[in-house]
Amino acid sequence: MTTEPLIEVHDDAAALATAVAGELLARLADSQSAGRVPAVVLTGGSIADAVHAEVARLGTSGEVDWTRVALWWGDERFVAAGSDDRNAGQARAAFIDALGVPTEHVHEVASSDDVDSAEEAAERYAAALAEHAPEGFEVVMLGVGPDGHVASLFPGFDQLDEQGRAVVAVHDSPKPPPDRVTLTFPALAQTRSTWFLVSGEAKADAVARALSPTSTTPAETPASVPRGRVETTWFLDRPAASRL
Ligand SMILES: O=C(O)[C@H](O)[C@@H](O)[C@H](O)[C@H](O)COP(=O)(O)O
Repeated sequence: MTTEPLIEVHDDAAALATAVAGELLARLADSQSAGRVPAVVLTGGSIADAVHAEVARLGTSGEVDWTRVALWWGDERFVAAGSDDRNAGQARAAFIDALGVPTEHVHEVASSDDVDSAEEAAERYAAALAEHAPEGFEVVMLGVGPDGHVASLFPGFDQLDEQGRAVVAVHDSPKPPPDRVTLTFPALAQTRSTWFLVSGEAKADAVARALSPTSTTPAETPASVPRGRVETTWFLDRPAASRL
């Protein structure tokens, strides 16, 4: 089942972040009530930062049992473990450590301190996914670049065509840093919900293209591809929605 995308427009990035954090907490609580340990795929970037700060602020209410949540990343920058560029470091500092998600449920991509290449990090991550998330995810969150990229799936790159592997390496990324590890489209599709988080006028064209898939191609606008099995929602602020 691939449902049509829903669109939720908020006044600004702050309102968007509060709304997404609130919906995430409600979803995690519902999933736990149904007996699941929800697996969430986090994204990197500035809007993710704002969402994480709101998760930290709202997440102490007791609604969610943080010992029964699993965290993954849609992509990671292949850099040293302590680098400020790490998406995992960003999320740890923002909310993971404060809310007490157990280390064994925080599935970070290996850093350049752990393995020799982004390829090796990708293989390890694929093995971890197969072992710990065989049923897929509750929610996949994705930021979108002005060029229409999601995770580290960039326009025109070969990784867009990957059908077999769940995780691959990326080199020469147009967004720095150049070496990255990303989930592929088939892996991103293993989710109940896909939530796009997009803020700012610079993304307005990419959003308009992605939401009009007959006028673009996956190679031009990777963000036009991901869909949740049950739900796909675009959380936008007004500037990002301005060309819809
Ligand atoms: O690691 C990364 O760089 C990302 O995961 C990337 O896909 C990001 O989510 C978008 O580029 C949006 O980032 P902004 O919100 O900063 O524009």
